[in-house]
Amino acid sequence: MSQTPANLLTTLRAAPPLVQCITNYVAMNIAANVMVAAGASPAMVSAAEEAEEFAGIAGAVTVNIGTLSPPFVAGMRAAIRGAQQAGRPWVLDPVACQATRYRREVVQALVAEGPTIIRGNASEILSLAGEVSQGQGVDGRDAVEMAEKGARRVARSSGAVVAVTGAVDYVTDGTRAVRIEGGSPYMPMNTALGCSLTCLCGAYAAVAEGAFDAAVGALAHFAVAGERAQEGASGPGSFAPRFLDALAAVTPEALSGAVIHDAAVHA
Ligand SMILES: Nc1ncnc2c1ncn2[C@@H]1O[C@H](COP(=O)(O)OP(=O)(O)OP(=O)(O)O)[C@@H](O)[C@H]1O
Ligand SMILES: Cc1ncsc1CCO
Ligand SMILES: [Mg+2]
Repeated sequence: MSQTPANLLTTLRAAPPLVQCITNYVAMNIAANVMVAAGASPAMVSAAEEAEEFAGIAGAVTVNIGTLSPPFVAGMRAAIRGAQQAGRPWVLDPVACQATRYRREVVQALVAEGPTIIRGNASEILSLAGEVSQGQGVDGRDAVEMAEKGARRVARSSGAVVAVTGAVDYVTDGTRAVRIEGGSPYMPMNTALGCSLTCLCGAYAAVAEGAFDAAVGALAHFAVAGERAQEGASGPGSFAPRFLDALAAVTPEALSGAVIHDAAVHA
């Protein structure tokens, strides 16, 4: 039985899950505010000395390679170990993984650990799938449709649910897929909203029975809030506070109105 975004948001708000977010320096504050507004309890805990222990008390772990360095990688590995031991979900954000050999190698090793959900822009997912990526640093430069086939392949080979975000988002576990409409063109003009969404995928995964429903729930929450925040915004700056307000104001009833279509799955 699938759990709708509305069901999951009700559960989330009733008991905000603790999510251990190992994210980049750019995203830390933005993502923490997004999480609290949406109804989760984030903790940006990444030191290798405590990350494994902390993961034992968290509902989910999220790891993001945006400002990668060896200490971050050690913290990620420790947190993933902790999540695996506790039987908790963990989410991977492969930021700019197409850009350098270091990122490609680290991300490959992390994918081999079996993430529950991988969330990235189309350029990152194309790179993970071994295809040509037009990504420019952390910015996606490919259309989501171009990455759909690669996303299904990555899902099947890794066992993760793969969420590709952009103008219309795509979520697949390799055998089924949906597209989610909504959001706002001001979202990619607000840096680290994708990173924040990865953290929110962790929050939904903490309360959901299945990873597919969790990813759809988090993306639907962003899609509905983004569309609402755009009303009255005159640019990316005025959009940002409206988006936080909208994340908090979105009700389960409003999430029932998210535009989610089943997508045909071929090879
Ligand atoms: N053109 C667009 N129209 C509507 N929504 C969009 C558009 N582009 C991105 N979004 C939304 O913005 C959110 C972040 O996705 P995006 O693909 O920009 O992440 P990202 O590239 O990883 O971001 P970052 O690295 O800055 O954190 C998602 O909810 C996505 O649906
Ligand atoms: C701008 C930037 N640089 C490294 S991570 C990050 C946040 C968006 O991914
Ligand atoms: Mg990103």
